[in-house]
Amino acid sequence: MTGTFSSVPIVDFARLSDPVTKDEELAKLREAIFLVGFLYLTNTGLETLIHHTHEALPELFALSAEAKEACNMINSPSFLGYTRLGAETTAAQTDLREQFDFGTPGAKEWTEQDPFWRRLEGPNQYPDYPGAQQLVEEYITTTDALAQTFVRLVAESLSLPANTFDGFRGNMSRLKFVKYPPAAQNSQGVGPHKDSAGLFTFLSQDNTGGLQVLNKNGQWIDVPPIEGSLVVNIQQGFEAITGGICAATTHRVIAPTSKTRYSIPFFQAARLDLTLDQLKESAAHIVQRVPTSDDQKKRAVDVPSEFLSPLYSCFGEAHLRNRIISHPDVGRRWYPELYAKYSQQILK
Ligand SMILES: O=C(O)CCC(=O)C(=O)O
Ligand SMILES: [Fe+2]
Repeated sequence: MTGTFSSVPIVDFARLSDPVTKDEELAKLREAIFLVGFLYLTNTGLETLIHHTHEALPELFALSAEAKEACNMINSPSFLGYTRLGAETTAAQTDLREQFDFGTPGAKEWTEQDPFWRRLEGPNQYPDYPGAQQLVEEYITTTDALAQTFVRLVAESLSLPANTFDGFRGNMSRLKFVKYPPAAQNSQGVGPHKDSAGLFTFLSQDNTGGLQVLNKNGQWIDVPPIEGSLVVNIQQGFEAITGGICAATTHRVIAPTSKTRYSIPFFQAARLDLTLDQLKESAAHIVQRVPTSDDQKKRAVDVPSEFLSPLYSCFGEAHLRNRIISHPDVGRRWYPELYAKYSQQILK
């Protein structure tokens, strides 16, 4: 194993599911998890659903401004709904994209008796587009099932029992439909970031390109589209749960210049109520049981992550802070005191 990577590896889900090829493919998965934090997952069986969903996106985004504004995220304390171009911030710069955010349906209604961060889970706002709700629900259900199987395979690839991470799963995963319009060369589609609260992200990109990941030498590596694949990456939630031995990787999207780019990221949820103490205890346990090189163990000691910051009481609060900073208009409307507090804090 070398120190860093110059391309994103491909892992074949069908081979992971076949007893004859499973061990060979698990070894590839393990290397991708440790070395890159990103991989292409091919042959997932979701190709048709992904294709149909991409087909719907141009029309969905072509709805009138009024129709889109009717489900604006500003209406939602759960940060669900439509975000127009220029209303989102990453790495202190405005992103050039518009998007719809959805969550796993069925969230329990928040009341004053619940912890404040529980309000992150709430009802969807669907655009007035035929079949939108059905499409979103099918996409979320299907991808959630794949994600669950995938996390078990990751555990096995780390020589852990398959159910090791089952107890860390959260209630509401998030799905986004994203549109990046053409822009001047080298514009920020979305700025450098790590995905936040969840376990893994499963991203379907169209054939435009523009996604890049940062390697340990500080080079941006292209993640060119592979038809039908999902680009899977580690989120900061999973990084924290594994004590940093499975690290989240920084990535960004360079805005397209001559055509519109569409993408569909799905963020698998982690438990919001996990406290820092519980997290440290379980992470220490996991780190101890995963056979890794000394170098990887060293990384495990010191993880710079919002989700390991003593500033936040639990995962839920760290995630809420992340949403408030990314969507400041929504944050100011629903959480004015928290907005004032979090926007002052500098994360180390
Ligand atoms: O659109 C993409 O390809 C990636 C988007 C992304 O990284 C994100 O929304 O977290
Ligand atoms: Fe991301």
